[in-house]
Amino acid sequence: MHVDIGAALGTVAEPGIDEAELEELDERVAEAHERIAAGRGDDEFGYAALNLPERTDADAIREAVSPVSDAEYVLTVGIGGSALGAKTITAALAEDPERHVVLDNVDPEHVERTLSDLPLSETAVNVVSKSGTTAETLANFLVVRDVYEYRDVDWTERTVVTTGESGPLRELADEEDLPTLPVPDGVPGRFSALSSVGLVPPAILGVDIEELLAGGADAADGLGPSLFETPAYAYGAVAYALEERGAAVNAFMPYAERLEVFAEWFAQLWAESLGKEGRGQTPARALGATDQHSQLQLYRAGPRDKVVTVVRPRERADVPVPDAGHESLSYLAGTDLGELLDAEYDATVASLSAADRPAVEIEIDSLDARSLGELLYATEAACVLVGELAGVETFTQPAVEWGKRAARGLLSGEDTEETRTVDERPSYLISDGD
Ligand SMILES: O=P(O)(O)OC[C@H]1O[C@H](O)[C@H](O)[C@@H](O)[C@@H]1O
Repeated sequence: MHVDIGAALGTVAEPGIDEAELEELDERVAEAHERIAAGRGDDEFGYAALNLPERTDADAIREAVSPVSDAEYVLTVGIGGSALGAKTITAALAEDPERHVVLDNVDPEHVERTLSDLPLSETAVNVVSKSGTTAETLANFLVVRDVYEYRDVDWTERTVVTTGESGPLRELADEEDLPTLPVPDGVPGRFSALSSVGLVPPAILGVDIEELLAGGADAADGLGPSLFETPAYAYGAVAYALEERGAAVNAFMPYAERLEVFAEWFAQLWAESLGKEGRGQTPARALGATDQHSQLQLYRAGPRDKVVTVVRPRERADVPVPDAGHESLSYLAGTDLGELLDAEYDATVASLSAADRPAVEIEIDSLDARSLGELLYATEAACVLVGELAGVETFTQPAVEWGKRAARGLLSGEDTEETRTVDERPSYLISDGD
């Protein structure tokens, strides 16, 4: 992986940074790296995630999915960190990503439509919840089971569960003697893509999960005490320094359709890990070149509160643009779509830079399992570094849990601090008279 921070340096106006600042920051990076290494050494909560490439047992995953390895579709029932890692990997690497269907939301119309389109007898069900208590996941799982039963298809033969050692999902799995995989100890959901939490659908859909883990291991081996030698830390340190200087938004913009979902995964990682104590960068999801024609105006000329992260593979497929013999299209003659996309990418970085707006470039060699494993791991390491530098608790998400408790309390009719707050929430309703 390669990180080019040139377009974030030397920008005159805020939130730009300069090299001298980075030199100073490098000492703090060295200290943070020591803390991260110690946390990894002791398998401490959260830091343990950075040991997954060597800890994850790919054989155990392959064995657990063997009864459903010929499934045409995989239906993942999970939400947040229990869905986004797998979705990111299959979107990027599965030959036919449409074969991975994700039920995370509980929008009834969406659930109904999704299930009515699926050939259930050819579908493996992958239920994932670290806590085993998430209402959306449990509700969707109960609906899925019911639909299988209604259509007279045995769901117990097609279901794999990944969950912790206790909780309602574990109980449901035990009752039916379903194959289960463990959630690794000490790993928050949003950091668990490179474990059974993220690897079951890719394994069923033919992705080389061993290579993904090898890519993660490459990035782990590359972590060192200086940001000038560690791309993951260079990214984290620059993102942190820019946030300090007012970049409250991180617009994450891959130039590859297959990485569009990666931006969703990044959004959870960055928001839940770093959005604390009045700090954090709001992740904005964008896709190059599509969003050049929709959001770039704001990034270049709106408030000076952003850093744009662009990501691309160095190698792309070859799709030549045919020469139509038109004078006005001569600039396209002899090019191919990848060249055009790369030109768009370069133009975006240059355009931001020319307007003194910081951008950071991340490049991977090609969009294959090894590079994606490296990118996932390096982004996590960058996030952990930012958390260290900012002094926040990277691995918790108390604000999200408040909402989870409130929703559960509302459904059960309990009188709790959270449900009372919901009842007393401010309202100033304007209706159209009906
Ligand atoms: O895996 P689960 O326990 O079902 O949790 C799913 C998700 O729930 C919450 O929203 C947490 O904030 C997320 O970090 C987590 O990924």
